[in-house]
Amino acid sequence: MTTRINKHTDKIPEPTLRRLPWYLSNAKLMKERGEKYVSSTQISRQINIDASQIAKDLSFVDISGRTRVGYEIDSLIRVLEDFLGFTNLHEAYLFGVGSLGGALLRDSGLEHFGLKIIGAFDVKPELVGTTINGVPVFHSNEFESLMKENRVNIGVLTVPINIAQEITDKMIAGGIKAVWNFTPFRIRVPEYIVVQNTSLYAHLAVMFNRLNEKL
Ligand SMILES: NC(=O)c1ccc[n+]([C@@H]2O[C@H](COP(=O)([O-])OP(=O)(O)OC[C@H]3O[C@@H](n4cnc5c(N)ncnc54)[C@H](O)[C@@H]3O)[C@@H](O)[C@H]2O)c1
Repeated sequence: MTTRINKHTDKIPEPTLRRLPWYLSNAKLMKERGEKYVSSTQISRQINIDASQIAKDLSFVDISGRTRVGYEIDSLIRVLEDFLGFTNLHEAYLFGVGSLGGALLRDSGLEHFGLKIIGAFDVKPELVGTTINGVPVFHSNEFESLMKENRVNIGVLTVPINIAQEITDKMIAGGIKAVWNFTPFRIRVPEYIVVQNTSLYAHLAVMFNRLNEKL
């Protein structure tokens, strides 16, 4: 029996969106182990999320599951990658090539998840003109003219907190439509701009708290 699952791409909840990449990684792992099919119950065992939640999350993407057998792994991987936008590379510029910005430029994992940083900006003379992991570093002043040559939608913000807003405004004035903000500053942006705040330290705080509960 084939169960047709509907997709409601316009109202997908954020927690679901955050879980989908886990299902993708898990499906890839199962594929490497030689599996052809994977069920929500199997994924559930691996990543400790309720099977019914997984099935519900997967109902947002256009994939058919077969009763008892589950989802065909190759289709699941393809559909999830497509849905999450990991198959088309989104180009980005990065501002602030310090310890975090430099690490992001060196992280080849971002490209696997659909983000390609094509240029970085800093003000330090020792950085400007260099290339990190194939990404050229320009002076911040060159941003406007580079955007005219090669327009991108995404800006990665890894500058010191005291200039987070100033650089955000500069990015938006230049035509950036989405800011991946790593600074702890709550940047203010017009309504049509997408902002994603990301903090490694917030996750660390959760881990410490949970660890303390167990000790
Ligand atoms: N979200 C996280 O988990 C996380 C983790 C580490 C750091 N951070 C934040 O990321 C930011 C960077 O941290 P870091 O440790 O890499 O700092 P850093 O001082 O090593 O790097 C900042 C870089 O920004 C550059 N810069 C200064 N003015 C600039 C301008 N006008 N245009 C472009 N670049 C400019 C500096 O020259 C420097 O290279 C900080 O706001 C920090 O709080 C967040």
